[in-house]
Amino acid sequence: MTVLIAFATIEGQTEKIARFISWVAKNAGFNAKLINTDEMSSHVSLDDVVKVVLLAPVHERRHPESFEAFVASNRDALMKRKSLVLSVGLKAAFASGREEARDYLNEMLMRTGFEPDATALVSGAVKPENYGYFEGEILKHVVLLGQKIDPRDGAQEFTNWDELTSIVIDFLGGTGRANQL
Ligand SMILES: Cc1cc2nc3c(=O)[nH]c(=O)nc-3n(C[C@H](O)[C@H](O)[C@H](O)COP(=O)(O)O)c2cc1C
Repeated sequence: MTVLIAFATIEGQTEKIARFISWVAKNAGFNAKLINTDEMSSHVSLDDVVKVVLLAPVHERRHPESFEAFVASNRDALMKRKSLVLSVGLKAAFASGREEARDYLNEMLMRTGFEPDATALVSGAVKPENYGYFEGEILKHVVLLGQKIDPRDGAQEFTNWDELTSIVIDFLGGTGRANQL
């Protein structure tokens, strides 16, 4: 049984999360097929795939174009499998930002027409070494507005690996805790 894990990433955190999910899936007895939507043609063979995990980061309120294009162009085949969509961002890391984080995810699902079986918000990371002046300002004054976190203080990871593990295990096992988070 194969799980497809399709991701996009800009600064690497979502790729790290995707690789972790692949490891969890393999430990749970699945084969894992990991693809980066930036590095593939639009159609992918899903012949041996029983479940799909789709994940992408939020940058300026949107998930990457390549990810949305992948989901939209493979929508019918993807929707024939059990699916989990994860949206990775920093608004998701704070109670005050989760409603907005949920909006990004819902808007992406509306644009792509994709209806997953489960969804979850996943906290991402601050990686100042990757930011130019513009990105640093957006992070500080928009994304992290109201939080006591300054990107100039260095890298910080907010991803909760234990919570992520239980979301993935529940999805692979079919108990569906993901939607409730
Ligand atoms: C320029 C920029 C804009 C961002 N915009 C948002 C945003 O609108 N909402 C949000 O929740 N997170 C935002 N983030 C945070 C990213 O989603 C977070 O850093 C995530 O871990 C990035 O994943 P990646 O490393 O896979 O690209 C932004 C980050 C940067 C650098």
